[in-house]
Amino acid sequence: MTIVGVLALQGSFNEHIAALRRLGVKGVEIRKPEQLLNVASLIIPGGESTTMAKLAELHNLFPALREFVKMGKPVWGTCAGLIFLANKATGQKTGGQGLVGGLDCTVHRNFFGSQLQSFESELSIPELVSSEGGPETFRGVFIRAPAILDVGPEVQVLAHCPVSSNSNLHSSSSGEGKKEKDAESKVIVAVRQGNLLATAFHPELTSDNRWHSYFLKMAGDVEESSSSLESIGVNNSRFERSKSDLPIFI
Ligand SMILES: NC(=O)CC[C@H](N)C(=O)O
Repeated sequence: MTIVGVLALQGSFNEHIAALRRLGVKGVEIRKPEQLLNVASLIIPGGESTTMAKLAELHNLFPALREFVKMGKPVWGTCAGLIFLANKATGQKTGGQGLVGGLDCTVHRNFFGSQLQSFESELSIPELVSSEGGPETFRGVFIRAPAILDVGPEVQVLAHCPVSSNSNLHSSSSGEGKKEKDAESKVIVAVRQGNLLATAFHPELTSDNRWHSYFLKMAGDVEESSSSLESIGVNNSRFERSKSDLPIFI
């Protein structure tokens, strides 16, 4: 049985493990450096990246995580996990925070505002659309989410999210960044660089398994033939939730 490591310091690791289980894959909780030796791929969940970084330091996990990434092992970061993987983060708390790095991009923490500005959006993600049909979009759940401000040449952009140009987003960034954002009226919210995958939103909080399947396929854990929509458990069920149902990661 395929085993995927899920960093389990804080945040939505249980939800990732449940999503993997739905695909017949075992997710194991990773809390210590030596546990990384037992897994071939890793998910870094959403949560609160400053807290997660403090816990990672406490458990002396950073060197092992950086080594894992350097070895080219598949790693997927969601939300706070994306921040962990980025080479550069802005909007950090005073004193900054430890990053694993490896993903050639600049990420802006809390780009969309506070917990109250959390939202859901139908995202167009061509990589997830199957030739066999199925949903054209993916429902992105953004909770105090970051956005990716720029990417290096090796980085493939998988999804953008529209932003309204008159909104108060990105308030802590430089005026220049804001101008750029206004001009584009969309920001990058999902990327891939080789074996690194990052999403600013939370696929593990939906019943749509396509991102998990995509990661497993990328990690070579799922045969191409078993990735048809039926076998990967894609369903069209949409979920509705109120903002008060959203997990609080701050
Ligand atoms: N949903 C999330 O993972 C939120 C990330 C959080 N805003 C942070 O900066 O760490």
